[in-house]
Amino acid sequence: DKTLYAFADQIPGPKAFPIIGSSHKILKKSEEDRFKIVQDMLAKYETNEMTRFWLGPVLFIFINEPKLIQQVLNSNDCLEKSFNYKFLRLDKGLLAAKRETWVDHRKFLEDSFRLDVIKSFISIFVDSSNQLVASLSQTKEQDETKIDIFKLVSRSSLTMVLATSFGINASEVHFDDEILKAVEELIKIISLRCHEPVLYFEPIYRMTRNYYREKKYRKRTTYYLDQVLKERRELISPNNNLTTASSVATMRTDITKDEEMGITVQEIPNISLNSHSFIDHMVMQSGAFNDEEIHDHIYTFVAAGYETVALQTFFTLLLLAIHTDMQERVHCEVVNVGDINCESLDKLNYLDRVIKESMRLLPSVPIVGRETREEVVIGDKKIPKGITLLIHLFNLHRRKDIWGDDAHEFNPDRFLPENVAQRHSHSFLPFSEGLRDCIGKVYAMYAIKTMLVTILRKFKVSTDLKFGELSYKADITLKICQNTKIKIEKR
Ligand code: HEM
Repeated sequence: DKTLYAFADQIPGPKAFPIIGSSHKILKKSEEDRFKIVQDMLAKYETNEMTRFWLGPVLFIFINEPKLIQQVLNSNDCLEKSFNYKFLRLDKGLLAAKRETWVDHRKFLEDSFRLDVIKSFISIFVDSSNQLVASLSQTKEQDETKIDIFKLVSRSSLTMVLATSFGINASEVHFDDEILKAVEELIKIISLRCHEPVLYFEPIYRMTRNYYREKKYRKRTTYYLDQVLKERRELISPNNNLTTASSVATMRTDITKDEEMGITVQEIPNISLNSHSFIDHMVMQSGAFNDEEIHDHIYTFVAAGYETVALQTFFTLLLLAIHTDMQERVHCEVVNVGDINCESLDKLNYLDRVIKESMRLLPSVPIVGRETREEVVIGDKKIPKGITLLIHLFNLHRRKDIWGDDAHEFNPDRFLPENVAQRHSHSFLPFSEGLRDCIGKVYAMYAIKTMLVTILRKFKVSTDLKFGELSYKADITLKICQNTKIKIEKR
């Protein structure tokens, strides 16, 4: 990284727009080191509006300044996703879709995330969180220090996304740990590809071992979803003359355990035709989506929704395990919440601030990428067509000039309304912003709150880890490098 900085300092040109080069050396570094190099580099130029960064032969421009980020996220010419979203192989899904497809589909899919729809999901969130607490309760005393709470939270959040996608109850979703592992591995492989410019070229990538591993893990994850999707599609197809829930009930289909795929799906349960599930919404919009599009959208919801929610819930628990005084304050608030529903969750103001502060310091999506469709003017700079623009949320959320000298400390009161009013609206962007922001943001907040309330009412969490000692790497999502098993005690 010395080479990197020396190079950066020698480049002539306006100071507001430095060029940073990355040599082959940086690509050889560990993922943790690479993330730190980029983070330090951006922090060094944090008062610069933009930073150009070469990764191998590819030029990226980091947009650092909130007012310029706002311009990018609101520009019609920056609605296209950057080239690396293609690596997800979900081209028709909302996250990666080309602008032309995206415009209509986003309009249709907004309906699936309306507040009344999400309200109907809360019972699924509660059931799934209760399952999680039941697993925690079974933990034996001697295991107390060894809880991999992330794994349990991941199971719960995957259950939520699957149940709400397919219109089934949380208790009817069954999957093996193999599925979680497969998704985790897939994310690692795709992230690794993003960091290795030579692998941007598909023919070269196909010669690598990771390509075959990717295929294997993809097959594993799609097997389960494909089965359920096919059955559901047939069941609620407009050509299928089903009109009542009872006639649907006669069409239950059983899928038995498949050892090889590591999946246990006991059955595909009933649905009613006015179910709010994502798949029902799409199939019922007669003609709006073809099979491939439905497939990619559902997979995208699972991919975009499950790990982000799990990570953010886990990060919040970890921060509360480190800051036990704040955990007590959360406990006092949640212990009397009564039945969990949107109204009772909306009253948890302190928990809301704690989650937002966790999203600031540890945003589960650390970097957002866009591509310019035409030449655009951002600030006073012309940016040509076809350039990848990056917004480094992790860094934006820790800028001292925005968040103060204590930017690296956990302080939920930054999100008191009077403090929020002091900052630029685009200083805090865990769900991105503008037309192409996260469609699942309301869903995510209720899912996270439900899990946290259910856990923290019954358990106390603690750890010996110190916040300042944590180091990070950016897969597509943010990861902590340390072993983060935390201690959990019944209250
Ligand atoms: C804490 C949880 C979550 C976080 C932090 C998060 C964050 C984000 C961010 C930053 C984006 C913009 C990505 C970009 O522009 O590259 C995004 C997009 C998206 N998210 Fe989320 N997300 C979360 C949960 C969810 C959930 C639960 C779902 C669905 C069930 C979801 C579905 C999507 C979809 C479909 C998009 C693409 C939207 C579009 O391009 O129109 N997300 N999310």
